[in-house]
Amino acid sequence: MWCQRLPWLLRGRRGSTGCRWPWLPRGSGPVLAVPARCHPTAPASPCCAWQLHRDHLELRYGSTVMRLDFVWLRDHCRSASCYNAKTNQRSLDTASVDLAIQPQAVRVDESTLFLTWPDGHVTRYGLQWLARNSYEGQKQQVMHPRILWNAQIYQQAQVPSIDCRSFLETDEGLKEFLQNFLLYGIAFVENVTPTKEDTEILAKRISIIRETIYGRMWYFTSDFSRGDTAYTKLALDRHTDTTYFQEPCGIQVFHCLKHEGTGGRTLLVDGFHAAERVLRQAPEHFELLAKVPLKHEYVENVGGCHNHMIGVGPVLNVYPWNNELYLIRYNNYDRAVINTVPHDVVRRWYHAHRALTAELRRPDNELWVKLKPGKVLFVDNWRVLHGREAFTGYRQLCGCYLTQDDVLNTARLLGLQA
Ligand SMILES: C[N+](C)(C)CCCC[C@H](N)C(=O)O
Ligand SMILES: O=C(O)CCC(=O)C(=O)O
Ligand SMILES: [Fe+2]
Repeated sequence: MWCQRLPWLLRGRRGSTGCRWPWLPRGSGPVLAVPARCHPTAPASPCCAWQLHRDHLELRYGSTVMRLDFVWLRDHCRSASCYNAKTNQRSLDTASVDLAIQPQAVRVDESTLFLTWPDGHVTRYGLQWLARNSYEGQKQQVMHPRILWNAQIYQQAQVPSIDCRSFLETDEGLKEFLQNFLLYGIAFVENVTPTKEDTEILAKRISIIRETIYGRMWYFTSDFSRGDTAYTKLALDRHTDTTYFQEPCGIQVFHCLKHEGTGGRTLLVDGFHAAERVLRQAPEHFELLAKVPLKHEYVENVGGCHNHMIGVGPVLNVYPWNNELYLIRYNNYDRAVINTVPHDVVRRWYHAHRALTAELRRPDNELWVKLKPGKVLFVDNWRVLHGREAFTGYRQLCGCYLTQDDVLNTARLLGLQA
């Protein structure tokens, strides 16, 4: 029955606390304080204590109480025979671990947990490693530190554009650019030669270019050479691109090479800021937008271009363990027929979509910029919506899409949390 298989769709009452996951046992409640018969470690580390349960070890370290499953503890063993420290890959065959395994002996000193398994194998874990890597530790952290913004917050932060040479030639310039990009979801490079070739060199500095049906590096103007409103002079309301891909493009690069005419300003809106406000005001709306799967579609039959793309996913995508947003898919032009949920859910979804749209359209959330030759804009297409004002005259933009994985890879290699 519908309501039993999808309990989350029925729990959208006001006052509910946002997304909870149906497979977690109900009333699992807060973790109890470690009882008196626990094993305190040496007096040197009064902040650590542990207790064995039937299938897991409960370990208190500082203020974190971790519940570590025995199979998990065996599986993550970092000994030389279980884990290759050169390749950072597991060598242990997880399928060979007895799912009923229990340690034969457990010992904890001030920095390390020691487990001896029935076959005599010894596993050691640094307590700090466990505190960082356990579920309880992860739940307290965000994956991606961000500053959510409206126009005023962004403008007051006075985030600088990075000079092209510093971006291309120094790690500091690149790192500063990426830090801004990670925090705000947009970043600018200035003093770029206004050509497609120079724009491509910038893109390649941070990522692999994602080739799509629009090509690798694209040029576009209002010539309707492709069957999409982007290729006209019309205004485009805020949206994210390529919602009709199973994995929407991660980053969009825009460089305006020429504009002789009026209008054509670019609109930028922080989608996560808007979604966060919906979560605070009406968590049931947020939950629906995060759970109802939708299709987006691109059907093109213009000139020699024939394409039919379909992407499926909810408007809001969150990490299930901490409810943190990582992707918004919002494009009212490209949204396909809704046929993935029954009528009563459709009605509630339209209410939720309206609430999000109202936030996205608040004038104080709108950042308007005029793109000029020489100034390249990078937009996190998983977070920040873009749009444009109608324009007159000849206007030519070039740019490309990048993959999220590769940009984050570059950021991590520079020591940034991404
Ligand atoms: C950027 N470029 C002009 C190449 C493509 C535009 C794609 C437009 C499409 N409606 C979408 O939102 O995905
Ligand atoms: O013309 C513009 O400024 C942007 C058009 C657009 O939304 C796009 O190319 O993705
Ligand atoms: Fe777009």
